[in-house]
Amino acid sequence: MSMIAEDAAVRGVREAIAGARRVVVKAGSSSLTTPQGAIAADRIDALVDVLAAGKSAGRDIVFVSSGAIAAGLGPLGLTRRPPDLATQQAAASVGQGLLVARYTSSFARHGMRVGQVLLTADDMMRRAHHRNAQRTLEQLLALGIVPIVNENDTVATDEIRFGDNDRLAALVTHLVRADALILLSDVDALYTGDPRRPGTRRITEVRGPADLTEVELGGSGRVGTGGMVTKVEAARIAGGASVPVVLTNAASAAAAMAGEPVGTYFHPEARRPSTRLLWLAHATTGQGRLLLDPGAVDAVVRRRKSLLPAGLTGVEGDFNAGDPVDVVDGNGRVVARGLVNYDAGEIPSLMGRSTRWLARELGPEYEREIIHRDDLVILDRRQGEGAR
Ligand SMILES: Nc1ncnc2c1ncn2[C@@H]1O[C@H](COP(=O)(O)OP(=O)(O)O)[C@@H](O)[C@H]1O
Ligand SMILES: N[C@@H](CCC(=O)OP(=O)(O)O)C(=O)O
Repeated sequence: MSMIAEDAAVRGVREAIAGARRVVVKAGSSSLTTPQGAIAADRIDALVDVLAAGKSAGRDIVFVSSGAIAAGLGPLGLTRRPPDLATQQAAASVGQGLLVARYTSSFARHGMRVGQVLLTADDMMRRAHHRNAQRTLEQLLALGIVPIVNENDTVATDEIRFGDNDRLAALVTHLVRADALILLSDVDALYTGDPRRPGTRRITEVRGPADLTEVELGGSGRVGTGGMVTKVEAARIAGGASVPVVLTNAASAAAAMAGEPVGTYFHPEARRPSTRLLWLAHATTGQGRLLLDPGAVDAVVRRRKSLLPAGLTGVEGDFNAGDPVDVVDGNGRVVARGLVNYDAGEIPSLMGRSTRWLARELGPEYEREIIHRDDLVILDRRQGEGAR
């Protein structure tokens, strides 16, 4: 790609962000709290001014705010993030109230109201909860409220929690069908390595995974979690829904929203899958695994067919009909995920059989696919894609 074409491409992404009607903005703990474990009131006010200006300009703003744990440290007499989950949750419980109180008064300066939305990974995964959250957020936006989203830290257990809010922000982007995602951190951009080390270079755009092969994605700063790994993953999730992403620091929030050349821009993918398939790919975890022979992998991944019992070689896990399950090739690679039509216990007696045989021997209700192609999302296209 020539330099001119390259510039035009990144300009296109910046313009898409500047023109986005619905924007999810996520700020990390480090941008919102002080080293003493208190709310950074002046920085919050400055950020709220930017968000309020966006809203006054007619944009829908959803704000994903971290910082509950960090803001609760000072009031609990703690000097650093506690290692144990129970104390983190206690700190979050104290800090979340303080944060939302601050947002309430800060947005009130602009005559705007906020609404608190606390979500767990489980809420994202269960389709009914997911739809409920979607409805609530839509209603808040319709009422002119700025939703302030965070993980529901006090009930999230280690196994199921997001931990960092980057992925949550990307899933909220899907949930509200936002047009842009802005990730605000304590670094002004993605670098070739942790910028706390000398010699790293700033990256202005990421067009795809190839641009990240040389990049060292390090861990988090003082109070954040996840570091750059989770931000790049969030950009991938949002980009997969055709949403452009910019990563920069909170001080550059206004410039980022205006599409100015700050931070790192992530190019989105051209096509946007349905919200349901995005949910299946990114918000769920497989409740079990279906193992496929090579012909079935080819049929599902390359030819986009339904998964039939004839192509199954094994089943693992304890799931019910309707659950999300991972579809696995002969090398153990998860190539797809789908909503399965049978309970785990039923599948061994169906494996390797044709649907016609099953209908004749077991009844017409067994003529259905293991997973219908409309309920399947491809996760790893390398398998069986050949010339595509
Ligand atoms: N390649 C990289 N580019 C930029 N920052 C990086 C990189 N690798 C690690 N980091 C670190 O990631 C930190 C931001 O992550 P984190 O602390 O989780 O932020 P937040 O609280 O904003 O979510 C930065 O302070 C930086 O030191
Ligand atoms: N839900 C947590 C977020 C934890 C966290 O550190 O997230 P982040 O600063 O975005 O990396 C909180 O509010 O403290």
